[in-house]
Amino acid sequence: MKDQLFAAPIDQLGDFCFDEKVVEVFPDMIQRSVPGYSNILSAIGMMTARFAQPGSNLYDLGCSLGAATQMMRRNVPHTDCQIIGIDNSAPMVERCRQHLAAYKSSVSVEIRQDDIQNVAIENASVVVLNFTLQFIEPAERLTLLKRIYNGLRPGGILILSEKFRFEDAEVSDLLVELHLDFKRANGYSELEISQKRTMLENVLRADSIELHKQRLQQAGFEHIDLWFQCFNFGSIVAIKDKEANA
Ligand SMILES: C[S@@+](CC[C@H](N)C(=O)[O-])C[C@H]1O[C@@H](n2cnc3c(N)ncnc32)[C@H](O)[C@@H]1O
Ligand SMILES: O=C(O)C(=O)C[C@]1(C(=O)O)C=C[C@@H](O)C=C1
Repeated sequence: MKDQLFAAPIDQLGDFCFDEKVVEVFPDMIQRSVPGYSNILSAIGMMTARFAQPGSNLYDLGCSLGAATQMMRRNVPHTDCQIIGIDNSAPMVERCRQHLAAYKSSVSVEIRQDDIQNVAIENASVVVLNFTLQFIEPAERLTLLKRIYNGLRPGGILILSEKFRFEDAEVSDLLVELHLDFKRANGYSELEISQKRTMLENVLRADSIELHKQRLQQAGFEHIDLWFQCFNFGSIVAIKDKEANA
């Protein structure tokens, strides 16, 4: 269904949240709002094929409707892996389970409704945070990344996709404007763009690429770099060294 949630004037612009209305239009919303979204999903599949270890867990943290979960399920080369998708939005989880049940697979998938800050991460070889960390309280982000690092097997990977902030005002203005052009080209009106922007202000707090890299290093990751960027959106890989203590 087409995202028209912000098309009419809204009296009181509250905070954006992942409620039933958003769930209904989410695939269209994210595709038309995030430049490079499909490329990132394809690459999550490719990286799963390379990094999934036999008998390990694969996590999709903030799985929404399971787009990344499905890519992982399609590409995981070992049937004894367990895929775990977690989201704290009840309507997302309900719809996600329906979507996944529509396809048969020999790999087991479990979708849990929980806060990703509370769930145990263990025996993992692939962890995905696809546009989710940006919604976590900034002061809590390092703790979560440390738990991910500790839950990964040596040689395991975290794929972290985010909206980024840029320190240089000139560059920031350019990349934000290009993102707005992308939304306009995808049919969003100025009103839709500005109302959603206001509603996201207190909820989505973007960090710079530099801050993300520093934080991942602090969390313990030995190998870190940006592998994709389109305007102010992108994705980082963080790998636990093969020789790291398990
Ligand atoms: C932008 S969406 C993620 C998109 C999805 N990963 C994909 O690839 O299509 C962010 C998701 O994170 C979830 N989320 C935000 N904070 C969370 C938390 N603390 N625990 C679990 N899920 C959370 C939201 O409910 C939402 O579904
Ligand atoms: O629309 C925007 O400007 C966004 O920031 C896109 C964004 C995201 O990055 O998560 C925000 C909320 C929706 O979940 C879909 C996409």
